[in-house]
Amino acid sequence: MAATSRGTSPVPPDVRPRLTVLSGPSGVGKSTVVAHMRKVHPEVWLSVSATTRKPRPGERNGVHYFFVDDEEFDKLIANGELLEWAEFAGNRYGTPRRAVQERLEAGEPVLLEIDLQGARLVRQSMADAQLVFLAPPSWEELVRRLTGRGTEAPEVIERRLGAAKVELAAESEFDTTLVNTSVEDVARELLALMLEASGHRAGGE
Ligand SMILES: Nc1ncnc2c1ncn2[C@@H]1O[C@H](COP(=O)(O)OP(=O)(O)OP(=O)(O)O)[C@@H](O)[C@H]1O
Ligand SMILES: Nc1nc2c(ncn2[C@@H]2O[C@H](COP(=O)(O)O)[C@@H](O)[C@H]2O)c(=O)[nH]1
Repeated sequence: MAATSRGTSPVPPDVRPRLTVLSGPSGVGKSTVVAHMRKVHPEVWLSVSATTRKPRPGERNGVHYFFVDDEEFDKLIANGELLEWAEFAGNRYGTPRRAVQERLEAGEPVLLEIDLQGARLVRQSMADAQLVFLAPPSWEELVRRLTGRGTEAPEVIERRLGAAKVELAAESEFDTTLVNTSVEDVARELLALMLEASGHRAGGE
């Protein structure tokens, strides 16, 4: 699997980078926050997951996800190619191991945007990972965002909201919570956390 973005790390090579996990309920705005952060700081590397989910309109293979079928996903698991994987709302998602290892070995910070189950697995295998929870301003706003996105059928939305209740109840397992009221503010705070975890102060935008 090819890495899809390269760039200059904001962290000097003498500093040991840490892996940061961003989790939170479906529809809270994880992808929106990460996209904004990478627009401002294109050098921040985000792992591209493999998934058995079908692409949404506008999603591109190798950019948003590696879209694979069940058989290919089984092979990724069997060959030990996934750092972690989980089933979420009827589909499977996993983090390709090699690209993450290469980035960490190259001295670059790594960002994973994954679900609660994946965050727990990462914590088990990488004790120094930094876990960041993205919370909605309210339950009503979460429902509004997930529904308003218009990408899922009503029964899938119900399934994701069911998972959201479990994810919200697990907030205390995370090192830090950011409330997604403003995409710009949260993106800035997330970058600062990533840099602080690597022993550096964040610069301005
Ligand atoms: N701070 C915000 N204020 C208002 N709307 C927002 C905010 N952040 C994100 N949104 C909107 O909420 C919707 C869901 O956002 P997004 O797809 O980024 O969520 P997600 O957490 O990545 O979801 P999933 O886990 O299902 O992939 C989008 O329509 C997005 O534009
Ligand atoms: N455990 C993992 N979860 C992942 C991974 N990639 C994405 N996700 C999470 O899945 C849900 C649903 O995503 P969607 O794109 O279908 O809306 C969301 O919470 C993602 O963060 C992964 O590699 N591992």
